[in-house]
Amino acid sequence: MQAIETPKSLIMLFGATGDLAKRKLFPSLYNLYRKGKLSENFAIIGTARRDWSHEVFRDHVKDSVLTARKTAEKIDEFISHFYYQAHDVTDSESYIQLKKLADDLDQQYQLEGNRIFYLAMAPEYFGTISDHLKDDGLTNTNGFKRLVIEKPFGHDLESAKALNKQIRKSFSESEIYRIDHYLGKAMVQNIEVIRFANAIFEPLWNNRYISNIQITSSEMLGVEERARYYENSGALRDMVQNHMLQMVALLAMEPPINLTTNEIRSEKVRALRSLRAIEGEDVQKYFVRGQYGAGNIQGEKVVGYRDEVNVDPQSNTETYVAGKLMFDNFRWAGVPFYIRTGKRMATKSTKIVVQFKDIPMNLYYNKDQQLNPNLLVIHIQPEEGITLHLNAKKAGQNMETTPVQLSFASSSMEGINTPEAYEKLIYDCLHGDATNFTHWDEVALSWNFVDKISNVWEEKKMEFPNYEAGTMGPKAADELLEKDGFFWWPVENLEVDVC
Ligand SMILES: NC(=O)C1=CN([C@@H]2O[C@H](COP(=O)(O)OP(=O)(O)OC[C@H]3O[C@@H](n4cnc5c(N)ncnc54)[C@H](OP(=O)(O)O)[C@@H]3O)[C@@H](O)[C@H]2O)C=CC1
Ligand SMILES: O=C1O[C@H](COP(=O)(O)O)[C@@H](O)[C@H](O)[C@H]1O
Repeated sequence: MQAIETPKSLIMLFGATGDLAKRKLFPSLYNLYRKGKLSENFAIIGTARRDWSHEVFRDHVKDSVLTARKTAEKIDEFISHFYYQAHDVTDSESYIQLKKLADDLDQQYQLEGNRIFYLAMAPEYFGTISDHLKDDGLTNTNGFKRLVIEKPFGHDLESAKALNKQIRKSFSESEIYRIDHYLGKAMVQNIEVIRFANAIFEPLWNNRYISNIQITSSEMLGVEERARYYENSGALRDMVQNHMLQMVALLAMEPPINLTTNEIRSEKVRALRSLRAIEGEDVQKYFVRGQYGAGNIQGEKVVGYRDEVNVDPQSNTETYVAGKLMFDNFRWAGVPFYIRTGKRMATKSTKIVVQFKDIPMNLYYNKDQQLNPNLLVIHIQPEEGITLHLNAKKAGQNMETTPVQLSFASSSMEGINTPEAYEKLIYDCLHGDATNFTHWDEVALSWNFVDKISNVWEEKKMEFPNYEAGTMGPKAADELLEKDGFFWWPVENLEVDVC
């Protein structure tokens, strides 16, 4: 199949000296360049307040790429496309200089006025930048204009609405690319394919055959240097409102009538609309929050959350959330979707476990030998693949059963690392494909769901810390499933073999 040519484009990166740009965006852009997935006609303007020259910026970009990959062919050619403009986003004057540089590069590289504005900055600036881009004429071009906006998109539904209203003054919904980097992960993108391209799964994908679905996204890292942001966010806003609910929506949605952006998004929206609201008294029944205390991570002692730099010693911020989600629709009535995510947990892992119902009567069942339920495990990270857990006959004369696993590890199969999520998302944006970005309706529905929980939590303080660093979270999260006769499938024991 012939590769589709990537359009010419100017990428204007706000927050170019920041952590996200250095760790993720420059290496991803370089990978696209190395693979020939960027047009030769591209230029990048980095902006931030510090007073750098083009050369200092280019060295910074080179350093970031070499940190990510050790060797980098054509790196000097790559960085020659980078330009820097010192710029305070709150200062109107500096947009005029930025426009001049953009117009010059447009001419020099024949970019046909195509512009991507990537806001890799603190969210309080998103609205101001968007206003200036229009008011100071940067969006006034003959080509396409696209706004890529990082998370968090608001702090709650009200602030998200206000932000959306503000950016919609300068960009239409189809020009806004709200990043959820989980949607760029290879195995998250694979959920739709696993479901809709396999005759063996879709007929079973409902409450007749599935008993529960579990999604775990555990991290070993603590809050690192992001306490100022995290103290006001917590795990519910940081992970559940976006990444976790996006995975839930992809698992729960109906098959779209085709694979266009609008159809996929509208099925996700329909799924989120049928998610049962958890509010008032129910929050305690359906949701568990936690905060890590001191503990051990891979043999190293780590401090508790309240002792981290820039964290309030009495902080009530949750670093862990587990929840039981129910869909009030025909397909999923009665099937719990359990989610859990947290920092300073025992392992770094994102996995989805689909547990199938036991068969009504099985010939091999006897008192001494309980069959394992069939599981479909989708390994999102660090390993990527799928495993189907089945029962088979043990070798020998007796009709004894043994669990067997059919595994597919995508990284070992393809023999290369799958592209970084940001690489895919930038590529999609260059091509005008917004499928793996979140539509405003999804954002609004997710905040609406999450706000009801945070409102209750904000009123009622918790006895924190309630889980030790290096564990899988508070005991109450296990009890959440035990009440329903289930347990969390241990993520460490569900590994897929990666060669
Ligand atoms: N880092 C990460 O892993 C992730 C980050 N994000 C999101 O990405 C965004 C950026 O995060 P991150 O890179 O970590 O943040 P950083 O604090 O590392 O970077 C912020 C950037 O903004 C610039 N800046 C700050 N104030 C101004 C100003 N008034 N005018 C112009 N530039 C300014 C800073 O440069 P200077 O000081 O030179 O002005 C710097 O380049 C945030 O929305 C965050 O939530 C999302 C997922 C992961
Ligand atoms: O968006 C975020 O995600 C990261 C986890 O991302 P992953 O790709 O490493 O799973 C999380 O650490 C961070 O707090 C959150 O803002």
